Amino acid sequence: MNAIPDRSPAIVGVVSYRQTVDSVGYETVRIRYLEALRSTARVLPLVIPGGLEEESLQACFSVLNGVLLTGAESNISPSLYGGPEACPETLDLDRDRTSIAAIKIALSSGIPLLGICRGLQELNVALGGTLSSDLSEGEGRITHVEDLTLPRDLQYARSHAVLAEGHGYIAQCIRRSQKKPVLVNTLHRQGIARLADGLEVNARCVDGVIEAVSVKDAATFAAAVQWHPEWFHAEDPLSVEIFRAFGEACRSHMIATKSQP
Ligand SMILES: N[C@@H](CCC(=O)NCCCC(=O)O)C(=O)O
Repeated sequence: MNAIPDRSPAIVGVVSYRQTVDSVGYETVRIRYLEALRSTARVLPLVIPGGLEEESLQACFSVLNGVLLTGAESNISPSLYGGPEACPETLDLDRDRTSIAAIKIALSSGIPLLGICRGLQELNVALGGTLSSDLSEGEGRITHVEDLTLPRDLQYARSHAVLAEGHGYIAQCIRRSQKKPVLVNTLHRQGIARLADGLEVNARCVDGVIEAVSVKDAATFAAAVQWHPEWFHAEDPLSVEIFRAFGEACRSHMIATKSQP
């Protein structure tokens, strides 16, 4: 048996996304996600660049105890779920490829997974679900997109209620946070249209939009939210619950795998 140093942190892979600034390409992760992992989940983030080939991604997974799929402004390619064609500038095919492969590896090997915003949409698509390319087209919908004319902290301000549903990981976090109503922020145009068979709803917006899901019968924490808990990861009770529960699952995975003969 290998000895585990007491203080060795669980390692969480964070899939980055493509950005072009002044004609130069970058693979980006917003610092807020990394801070939420380090200080609230108490794990060590390791950035995984989009576009990795399968073999390299598998090599990353040999050291990972969890995966975080962040939000990103780009949209998932509709070709992955049979949606209408989209303008190529709105897509990030490398991120799609890496995230979807990472989800499949994580779920098949019992590695904890947390998806946020685009990450929730990726989880649904990876398991065979579909997306609405513009939620505002649905009847009775409230606004889910951010107002880009506002300062950034107001764009991320809490704006609508969510209602817990079922018994999945995020539904449990919502009930433990004991806040009523539970208000979340909202910065997305797209969302789940047809839920993948392998997922269950954990929370909905008052207008019916699916706001949180978890993987049915998963061996460990495998869940996603459409809102942005990383923005208030240190002080909002629900955000703290989500990142702590994810961090605990990653540490349990590390202990279980390191103590294997
Ligand atoms: N393009 C998709 C996904 C939106 C999303 O993930 N936004 C996050 C913005 C950046 C961040 O805070 O991480 C949609 O419009 O639904």
